[in-house]
Amino acid sequence: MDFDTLHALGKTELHCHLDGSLSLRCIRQLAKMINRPLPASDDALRQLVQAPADSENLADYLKTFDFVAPLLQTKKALQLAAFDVVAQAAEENVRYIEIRFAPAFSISGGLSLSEATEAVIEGLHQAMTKFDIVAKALVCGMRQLPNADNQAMFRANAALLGNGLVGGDFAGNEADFPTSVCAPAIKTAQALGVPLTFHAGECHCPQNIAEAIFLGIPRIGHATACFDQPDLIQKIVQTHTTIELCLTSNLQTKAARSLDEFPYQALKAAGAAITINTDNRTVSNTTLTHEYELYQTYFKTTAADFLAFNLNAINAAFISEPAKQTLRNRLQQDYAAFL
Ligand SMILES: O=c1[nH]cnc2c1ncn2[C@H]1C[C@H](O)[C@@H](CO)O1
Ligand SMILES: [Zn+2]
Repeated sequence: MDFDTLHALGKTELHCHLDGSLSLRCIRQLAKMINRPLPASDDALRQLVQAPADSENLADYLKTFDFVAPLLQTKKALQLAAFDVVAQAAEENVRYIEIRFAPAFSISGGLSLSEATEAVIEGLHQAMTKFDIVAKALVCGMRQLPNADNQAMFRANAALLGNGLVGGDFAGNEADFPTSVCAPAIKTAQALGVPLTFHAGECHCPQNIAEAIFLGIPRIGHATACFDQPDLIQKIVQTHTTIELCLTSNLQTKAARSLDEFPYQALKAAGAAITINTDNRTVSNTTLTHEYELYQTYFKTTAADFLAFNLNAINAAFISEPAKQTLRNRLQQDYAAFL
C-alpha cells in the first residue's frame, strides 16, 4: 500500500504520550503564553524537542521531555495540548486514541493532580466535538518517583475514571527502577479500580515484563526485551496480555539495537495480541501512518494484519463493550476495500 492508502486507513492508538507528541505549532503557542523565547526556525526548534539521533539509552531519550514540561503547567496549556494531539491523530484517521500524561509533571504552577487531568480531559472533549475520533486519557505514575507520590496521584484521579479518564500507566526510568520497586503503587492503583497498562522491557530486562504480568497488568507498553525469551512470549500469549509496540521509539532508545531485537515477528508468530503505536509523535519524529509504513517495509505487514492489530487494540482499550463494538464495526468498514 502506498503512503496515501496507509494514511487513509482507519487506525487506533493505545500508547501516545501527551508531552512527547505536541506539534511545533502548539509548542510555539504554549511558549508564547509564558513568554518563553524559542528559536525562530522550525528546524532549530525541532532539534530541541526531538530525541537526539545518537540517544544511547532510555535515560538519554527521556531528557528531551524536560524541554516541554514547563509549558504544561496551566489548565489552558493542558487543554490546548490535548486538543492538539487529538487533532494530529484525527488527521491521519485514527478512530480511537488513549493519550497518557503524568499529572505529577504538571503541578508546579499550582494545579492539583486532578485539576491537571481535568484540563486534559477538557481538551480531549473539545477535540471530539470537532473531529471524528474517540479520545480518552490515561494518567502515568513515574517509576522514579516515590511510591507515595504515585499512590497520591492515583488516589487523586480515581474519581475521574469513566469521565474521560479510562486508566493508568507507569513510565519513566526503567533501568534504575525495576517493576518490583513500583509494586506498592501498582497495587494501590489496582485496589482503586484503575485499569492499568505498564511500560516494561525497554532496558534489556525481560524480568520487568514478567513481573508486570505476574502483578496482573493486562497491557504492556513496549515489552521489547521479550524478543529472545520464548517462555516469556508464551506467558504473554497464555495470559492474553496485549503488547503496545513502539518501533521507532525502541530503535531510538536502543531498547532494540537492531530490527532483529524488535519483538514483532516473534510475538506475531506466537499469536500474541500486538498493537502498533507511536509512543511520542514529536520526540520520536513519527506518526502512526509512518509506523505502518515501516512495518510494511521491514516486516511485510499486510492490510489484514493491520486490521487484526487494530481489533487487538479495541479489545484491550479501557472502554465499555458497546463502545468497542461501535469501533470494531467502523474499522471493519474501513478495511473492507483492502482485504
Ligand atoms: O518510552 C518511554 N519509556 C518510559 N517513559 C517514557 C517513554 N516515553 C515517554 N515517557 C515518559 C516521559 C514523559 O514525561 C512521561 C509522561 O508522558 O512518560
Ligand atoms: Zn511510552
